[in-house]
Amino acid sequence: MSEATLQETVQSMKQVMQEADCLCTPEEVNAAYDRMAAAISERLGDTLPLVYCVMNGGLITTAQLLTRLDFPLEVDYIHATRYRRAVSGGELHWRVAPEVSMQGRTLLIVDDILDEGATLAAIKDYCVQEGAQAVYTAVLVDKQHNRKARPDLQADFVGLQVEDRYLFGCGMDYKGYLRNLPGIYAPKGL
Ligand SMILES: O=P(O)(O)OC[C@H]1O[C@H](OP(=O)(O)OP(=O)(O)O)[C@H](O)[C@@H]1O
Ligand SMILES: Nc1nc2[nH]cnc2c(=O)[nH]1
Repeated sequence: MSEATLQETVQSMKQVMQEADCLCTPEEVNAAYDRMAAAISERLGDTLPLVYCVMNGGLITTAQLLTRLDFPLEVDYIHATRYRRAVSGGELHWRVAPEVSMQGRTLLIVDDILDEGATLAAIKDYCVQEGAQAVYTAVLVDKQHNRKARPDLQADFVGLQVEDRYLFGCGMDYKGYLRNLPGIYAPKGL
């Protein structure tokens, strides 16, 4: 990337941040992590779960939850993407499939968002097929609309219900950037 393009990107991302609507403050998000971690601990505390972070978006939610869980567990990651830097989803593309054996294990799949749900559905199906004993899912955000790929598939642990806009922050990107922001935002007009 040339210096000029880099500076243009910095400026345009700063503008997106400035103009964005804040849908959930960092405090609201932290309270959601606390609630999710308490529910996960109660349900999975004695199961020695294998926690899968769905990269890249699941990185922050996974880390925030992990530091709130004080029971034995194992961590690994899956890298599957349907959006790549776009704002609408396509085919699921596996970049890194799981390596630790799932046979007979209780899994917790952690992602940032359940939007149309195709990503989580495909990952869950894969894990069941690979012999997992039980597959739980946790998402920070469940987006509210009626376009769910499988309306019956709901996440077991949900942090926040958020309106139907394109979101960024808390692991969710805007054109590859801004995943790092601690609140949840929607760009102006999207
Ligand atoms: O419910 P869905 O409509 O399937 O969308 C949810 C998925 O979309 C995002 O991933 P993305 O494919 O953008 O990759 P990323 O994790 O690298 O951002 C997000 O992290 C979820 O994994
Ligand atoms: N960044 C981001 N990624 C998504 N993947 C599915 N929905 C969304 C969304 O609203 N924002």
